[in-house]
Amino acid sequence: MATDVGELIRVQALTRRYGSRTILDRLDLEIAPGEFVALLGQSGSGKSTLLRAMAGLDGDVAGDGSVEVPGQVSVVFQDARLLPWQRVLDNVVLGLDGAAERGRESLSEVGLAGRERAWPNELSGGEQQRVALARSLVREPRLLLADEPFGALDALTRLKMHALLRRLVEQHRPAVLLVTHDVDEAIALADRVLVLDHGRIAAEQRLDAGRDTTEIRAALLRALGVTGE
Ligand SMILES: Nc1ncnc2c1ncn2[C@@H]1O[C@H](COP(=O)(O)OP(=O)(O)OP(=O)(O)O)[C@@H](O)[C@H]1O
Repeated sequence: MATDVGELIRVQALTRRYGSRTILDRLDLEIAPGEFVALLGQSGSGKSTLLRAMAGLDGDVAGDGSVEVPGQVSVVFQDARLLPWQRVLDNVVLGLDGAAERGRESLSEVGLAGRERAWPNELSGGEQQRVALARSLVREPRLLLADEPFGALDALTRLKMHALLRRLVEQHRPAVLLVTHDVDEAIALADRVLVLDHGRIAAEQRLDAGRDTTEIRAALLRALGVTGE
């Protein structure tokens, strides 16, 4: 696929420190338009730190480097973070003027047509995550950042959400950076899987058609320090 270099999402020499600890160490990362990238890494390796930096949500954390995203960025977290005093539709279109119709369409896309006037606490955890996805996608982001978005869901709901996310991404074509602990989730969803270690991208696997996912899985587990087979 020919890529217009001007449209790349580009992270360059990104460094983030907490006190004397360097969490991200001159990290470089490029994501092509519409590319789905999954990010693995041991607990504490800095995945959320990277995601927050890319979302512009890292406040006054020390560091330098640059993040370029040509366009809108949306973020989904492990918890849906809906406003409990706003109905579902109002949560989706919050801050967008005259977007009620688009909000309804988005809710329908995530399977929640008819629930527009429900309150968040009337929805299950999985349904609340669907609302969070609708809220993100109604803004037509160039980049969707997702930090363990299915981490709190049961296994069956998780699989359903994988199918939904795949469909939504095909329709809306945002680039995606998905942080996950789950190697199989990464392999199931991504075009490319990265492993973060010692503040850098330590390994990379492309899920090209025809590649044996058993080998990819083994390589990713090795990069994560999981051995013993
Ligand atoms: N506000 C903060 N102040 C000090 N240290 C922090 C802060 N936020 C994160 N850290 C530290 O930075 C390191 C990276 O944290 P981060 O949350 O990015 O890791 P992670 O890879 O997302 O971990 P997990 O998979 O467990 O969610 C951790 O050691 C964490 O303790």
